[in-house]
Amino acid sequence: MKLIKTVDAVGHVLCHDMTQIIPEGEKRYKGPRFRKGHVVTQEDVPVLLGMGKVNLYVWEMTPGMLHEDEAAHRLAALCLGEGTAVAGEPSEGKIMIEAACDGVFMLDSERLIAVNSFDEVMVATRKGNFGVRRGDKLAGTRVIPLVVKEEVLKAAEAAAADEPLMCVKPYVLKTAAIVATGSEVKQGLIDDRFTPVMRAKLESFGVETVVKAKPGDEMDDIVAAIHDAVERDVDLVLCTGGMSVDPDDNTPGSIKRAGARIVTYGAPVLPGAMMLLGYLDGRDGKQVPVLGVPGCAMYNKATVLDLVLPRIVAGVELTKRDFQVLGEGGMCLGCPTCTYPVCPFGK
Ligand SMILES: Nc1nc2c(c(=O)[nH]1)N[C@H]1C(S)=C(S)[C@@H](COP(=O)(O)OP(=O)(O)OC[C@H]3O[C@@H](n4cnc5c(N)ncnc54)[C@H](O)[C@@H]3O)O[C@H]1N2
Ligand code: MOO
Repeated sequence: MKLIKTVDAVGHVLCHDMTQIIPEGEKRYKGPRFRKGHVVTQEDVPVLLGMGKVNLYVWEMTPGMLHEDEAAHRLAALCLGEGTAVAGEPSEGKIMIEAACDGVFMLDSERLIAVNSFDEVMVATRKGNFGVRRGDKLAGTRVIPLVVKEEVLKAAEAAAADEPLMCVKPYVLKTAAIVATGSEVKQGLIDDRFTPVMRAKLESFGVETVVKAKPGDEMDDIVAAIHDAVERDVDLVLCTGGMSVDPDDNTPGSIKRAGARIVTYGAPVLPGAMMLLGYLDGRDGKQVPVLGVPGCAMYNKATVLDLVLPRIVAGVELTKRDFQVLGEGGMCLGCPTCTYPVCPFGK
C-alpha cells in the first residue's frame, strides 16, 4: 500500500471504500462512491478531487501483480470443465461457477486440495457426486488480497495440472429394466411396492423403465430375467429384494451367475449396506450396470442408491473405491422429517 497523488492514480487499485456525501438536491446521497478494489480511471480523477481526495492509498500495480478480478478469471478457468460456465462478472473479486446443464456434479478432490493449499487462493464448491440442475451454483473462487503476485496464480495453475477441476456430466442412460425378485411378489401374495418406487427414482434422472419382470426367487429365473433385459438393450438393470442372508435371497448369486463383473457387494452406507453393483457386457461392447437393491430402498427416502445413481446414470463406471469412500457421512441420521439431500447424508 502506498500514498500517491490522485492525479497520478490512474490504473492503480483503491485500498478502501471512498464515501461520498451529497447533502441535498436531486443527487442527494451518502455511501460508497468507489469501492475497495476499484481501478482508478481518468474520469474518476475529477470526481475524487471533488470529494476532497487529493491523495489516495493504493496498491502498487507493479509488473507481475494481478488485480483480484483478473485473478478470479484465471481461477475460474481452472475450474471450468464440461457442463459448467461462469455466472457473470466477478463481484468484489469473487467469481461464481454454475451448471450449464442438468447432470451429476463431479470434481477432483485431490487437485482441489492442491489448489487450495496456496495461501492467497481459494476455491469453494458444493459437494461432488450429487445431481444438479442447469443454473445451480457449483463453486465460487477468488484470491484473498486485492492484488496478488502472478506467480501465485501460476503455481495454482500448475497444481490444477491442465485439467478442469470440475464438470457436470449429463445423464446419458435412458432406459431401464426392473427385476423385482421374491416369490411373494411373483405369486401376487403382496402388491409389488418396490417397482413403482424405483421407477419414480429412475424417472427423476430421465430414465424410462421399459422392462418389468417378476421372476420369483429361483436363480435360473432371475438370471433369465437379467439376460432378457440386456438382450432388449436396456441401459441399466435394477434388481430389487433378495439381497440379504435368507436361504432364498438369491439376487447377488443370480447377478454373478448372469456373468456380471462385480464391483461391490456391500457398501459402508446405512441404509443400503447390502447393495450390489456389477457390469454386464451389452450390445456393441456397452457396459450395462446391474444393481442389486436391498429392501430398505423401498422404505427409506434416501439410501446408498441415491448416493451412486446420479453417477451411474451419467455413465460413470464406478469402482470399489467409489463405495469405500462413502463410509464417512454414510450413516443416515433418520430424522423425523427427512430433508435429504439438504442434510449430511453422503457428504
Ligand atoms: N440376518 C440378517 N438379516 C438381515 C440383514 C443382515 O445383514 N443379516 N440385513 C437386513 C438389511 S440391512 C436389509 S436392507 C434387508 C435386505 O432385504 P432384502 O433385499 O433381502 O429384501 P427381502 O428379504 O427380499 O424383502 C424384505 C421385505 O420386503 C418385502 N419386499 C421385497 N420385495 C418387495 C416388493 N417388490 N414389493 C413389496 N414388498 C417387497 C418382502 O416381502 C419382505 O417383507 O435384510 C435385512 N435382514
Ligand atoms: O443395510 Mo440394509 O441394505 O441397510 O437396509
